[in-house]
Amino acid sequence: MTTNPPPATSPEATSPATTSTDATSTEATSAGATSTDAVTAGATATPATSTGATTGVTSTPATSTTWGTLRTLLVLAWHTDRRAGLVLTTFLLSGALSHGLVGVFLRELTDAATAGQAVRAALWAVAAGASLAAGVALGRAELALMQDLAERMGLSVQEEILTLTSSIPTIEHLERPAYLDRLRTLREESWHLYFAVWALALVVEHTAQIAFGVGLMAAVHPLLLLLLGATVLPSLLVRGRAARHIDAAAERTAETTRLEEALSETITSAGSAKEARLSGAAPVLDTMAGQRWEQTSAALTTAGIRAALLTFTGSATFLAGYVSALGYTAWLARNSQATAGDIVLVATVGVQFVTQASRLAFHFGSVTSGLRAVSRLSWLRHYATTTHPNTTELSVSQPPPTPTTPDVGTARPASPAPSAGKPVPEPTVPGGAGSRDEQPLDKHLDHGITLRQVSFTYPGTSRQVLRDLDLHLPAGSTVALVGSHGSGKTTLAKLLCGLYRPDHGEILVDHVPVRHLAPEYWRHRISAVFQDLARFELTAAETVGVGDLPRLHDFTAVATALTRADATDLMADLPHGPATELGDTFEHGVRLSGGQWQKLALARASMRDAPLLLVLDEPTASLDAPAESAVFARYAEAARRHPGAVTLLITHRFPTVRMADLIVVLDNGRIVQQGTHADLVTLPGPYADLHTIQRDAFT
Ligand SMILES: Nc1ncnc2c1ncn2[C@@H]1O[C@H](COP(=O)(O)OP(=O)(O)OP(=O)(O)O)[C@@H](O)[C@H]1O
Repeated sequence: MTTNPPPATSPEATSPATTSTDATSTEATSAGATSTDAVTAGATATPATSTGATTGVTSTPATSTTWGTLRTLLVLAWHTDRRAGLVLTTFLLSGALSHGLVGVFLRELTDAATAGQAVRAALWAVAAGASLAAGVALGRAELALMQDLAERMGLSVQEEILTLTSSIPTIEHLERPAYLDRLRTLREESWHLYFAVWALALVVEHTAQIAFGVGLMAAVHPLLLLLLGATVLPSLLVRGRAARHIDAAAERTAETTRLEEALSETITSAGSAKEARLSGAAPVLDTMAGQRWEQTSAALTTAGIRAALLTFTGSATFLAGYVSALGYTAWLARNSQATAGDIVLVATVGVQFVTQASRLAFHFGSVTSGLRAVSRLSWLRHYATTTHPNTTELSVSQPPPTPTTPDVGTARPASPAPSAGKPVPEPTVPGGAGSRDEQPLDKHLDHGITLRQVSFTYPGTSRQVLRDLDLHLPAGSTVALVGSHGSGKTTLAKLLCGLYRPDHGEILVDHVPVRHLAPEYWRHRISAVFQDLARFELTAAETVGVGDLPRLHDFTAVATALTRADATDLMADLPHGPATELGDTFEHGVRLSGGQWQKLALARASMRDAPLLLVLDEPTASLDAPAESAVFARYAEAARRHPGAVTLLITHRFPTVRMADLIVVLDNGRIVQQGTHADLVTLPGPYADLHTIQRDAFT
């Protein structure tokens, strides 16, 4: 998803330059691996929080009235840069005055010239010229300042969108097309928000100018007002309607555009381009992308033509009024009821009317679009606030950790859950009392994790992926989830991590329902690596360190994590060791193989010293079976040494599975078997079948 601002071609279309925020935003708001890993690591909230705090923007409920939305827009602009905003207002007012006076000066000039007063005429000519030049110069300065402010406001809003999106505890919203479309539209519109504020000021300016012109016209003859004024309003309405056509088309085509971009990305990105080329699918995908583009383009063109026709009608109506007014003034002058200066005045003010009315209509449209964008932002604020269970009994009020904040303490839950038989272990989040080292006894499970009648259906789908699961994962155990592809293993792991909530049933950690735990609290007690793992393009040390943000730059902790994941040699072989920049984002970034990324992801999941839940979802698929077994054996051994946690393995390889204390077999979203390898392998059933198939395949 890209949100490049449009090119700056005219004052109306001017927009800021592309910034690097997009890359970060896209990473943190995508539903894929980055998001899953980043959410459990708490990494998504960090960049957003650290910058979001400087925007002065706070979460508020959705604003429903136009005035409320307008207020929100003005508050956003005010927070962008107050001083620059005031300077801009001054430029605007001075520019408006300069333009307004040109007509008056020209009338005086004409009348003085007609009366043979050369000196007076020269003075008025200088005044008119100076006024015109000042108006133009102020307009230019206004535009330059405007572009800068628009870019800064766009950045602030982009940051806020990132903050809000990453603050939502689950990831299901990232998989909802309707949400993605809204988000995409909002991100694109965010670059235009300051233009909406500017447009609002211009609406006021042009209205004042028109009112001033109306006064001047009325002084010549009141009928002129009828001829000109009566055409302004229809022209405005028609232009506003034209803008709405364009907006509605953009909204309607958001999904098609998203699909077209996804297809283009598949063809052009290095990862998927290999398969697309080799399979010969690239031309087909290209054609499909082209069809989507044509659909979008056709809808936008139709809307554009409608808008142009409406605009033409509006302009023609106004022009008819202008020509009639000019003709009438000439007739008045012939009958000595007006001067030659009056004709010049009506001609000048009339032309200004045309420009001002057309700009007024355009800017009116911009204001309307801006208000719609603010409504979307308010909706996102409201959505993020209401989706975030801040009122949960064990919520943690402190912000999530930041890389620059060292290990500063532990926050105490507000109150124990009623169902808790004992206080819940202390979360390790900065800002609270104590430190992780002061309260080591709080960092273990006594009972374990229990699922009671858990069922789950992905949002936007109708098929239950998990059904009525009853399961106990004992504290200190290593549990292997086994089952055919699509049986629900990863989904169960995601539910345990709190990335989704069950539709029915309950997940309890030492008797405390997970839904009673603040998302940050639970996430900080989990380490996880998923099969679609995140490739954080940072330095090698950082890509590991983000697994425990307070120790992001703690090289001893990173070295320990590398040892746990057997990745020390990998780090040592990199050209600049831990300081090696990874990935294509860097100019000289090192490209890693799939297996190397997996090892670093394993190390990242090993950063936290004593997680209550460690999820290893096929993170070693690139390794051969003995190597995978060796890795898992090390984690199983570590789990036995620290018996207060649950280690969950997901793998299809039986040499690994057999070493688990408990094996759970899933089939089509149900638990069909559970027990040890010794128990299950002798029983007729899917486990023994799978085991036999794999054993035969390797003998
Ligand atoms: N984000 C999603 N939205 C909708 N359906 C999904 C989503 N993710 C997975 N599913 C569906 O849920 C079912 C279970 O998927 P899951 O990834 O949990 O299976 P799995 O057992 O881990 O499979 P594998 O062994 O292939 O990794 C599948 O039918 C899949 O199509």
